[in-house]
Amino acid sequence: MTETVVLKLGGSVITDKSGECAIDHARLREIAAHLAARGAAALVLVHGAGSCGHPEARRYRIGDGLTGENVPGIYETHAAVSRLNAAVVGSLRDAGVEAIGIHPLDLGLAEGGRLVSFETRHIVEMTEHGIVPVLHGDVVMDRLQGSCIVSGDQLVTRLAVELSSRRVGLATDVPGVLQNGSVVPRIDRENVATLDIGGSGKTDVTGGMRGKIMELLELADAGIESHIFHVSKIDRFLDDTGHGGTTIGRDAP
Ligand SMILES: Nc1ncnc2c1ncn2[C@@H]1O[C@H](COP(=O)(O)OP(=O)(O)OP(=O)(O)O)[C@@H](O)[C@H]1O
Ligand SMILES: C=C(C)CCOP(=O)(O)O
Repeated sequence: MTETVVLKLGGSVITDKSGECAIDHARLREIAAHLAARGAAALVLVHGAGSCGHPEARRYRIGDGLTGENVPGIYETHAAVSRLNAAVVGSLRDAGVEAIGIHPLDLGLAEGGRLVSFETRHIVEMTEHGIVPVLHGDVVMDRLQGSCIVSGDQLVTRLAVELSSRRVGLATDVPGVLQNGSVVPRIDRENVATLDIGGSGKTDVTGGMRGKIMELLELADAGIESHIFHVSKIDRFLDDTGHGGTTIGRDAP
């Protein structure tokens, strides 16, 4: 199996998170042009929902489980984030990237908000044929609570483990995890409690930056480092030339 890069495009960078499904098409074209120019390396993309999914998930209280009344929220939330997925895939394809959208609602099953099954063998096949699968945070059926929201961050950790990826990056709207205005270069289980890491500041049902770090620390426990950096540093992350952001890893030896 070739080494696969797992890259998440944060919802905060591809949508205006204060709007209602306000897709930033210019930003998408810019990112797509960068990825197209790089060619070859096996790449799996994941994107967050931003303002296409978080408002619906909150409105229908999808995270609290299904009550009977909120069942239409499954469709509404999935439709919103699928719209964004189509825009991401469309920009990539326009730029010449062989991208295909993949919806976690179709292939994942959760229990208590955590994925318990998630097919990835076809994703491996795709990357081996030069296809870039594009997944996204989604509503997923849940055997304990009816449905739940699986964040793009949870998908990143799942994919990185299943695909044995050693390059895992999350592009966001901040230069990294900040403490008193400066980027924290490295986070591990040892120093995380000393940091002030908050939610998103915008509509977000998956815990914002704090939720992200909790997911990525689990990935670090599995021996896989990950990186959070500003979207303008995607090339530097891919080239491994210093993204200036935060690396989440195991405790320093
Ligand atoms: N200590 C911190 N350092 C940096 N950002 C922080 C911190 N605490 C909270 N944040 C907030 O976290 C936000 C990034 O998290 P958010 O979940 O919105 O990103 P995203 O992954 O791009 O979005 P999505 O979940 O929609 O994909 C930042 O815009 C910032 O407002
Ligand atoms: C709200 C939905 C549908 C997915 C959330 O994924 P995230 O934006 O990566 O947290």
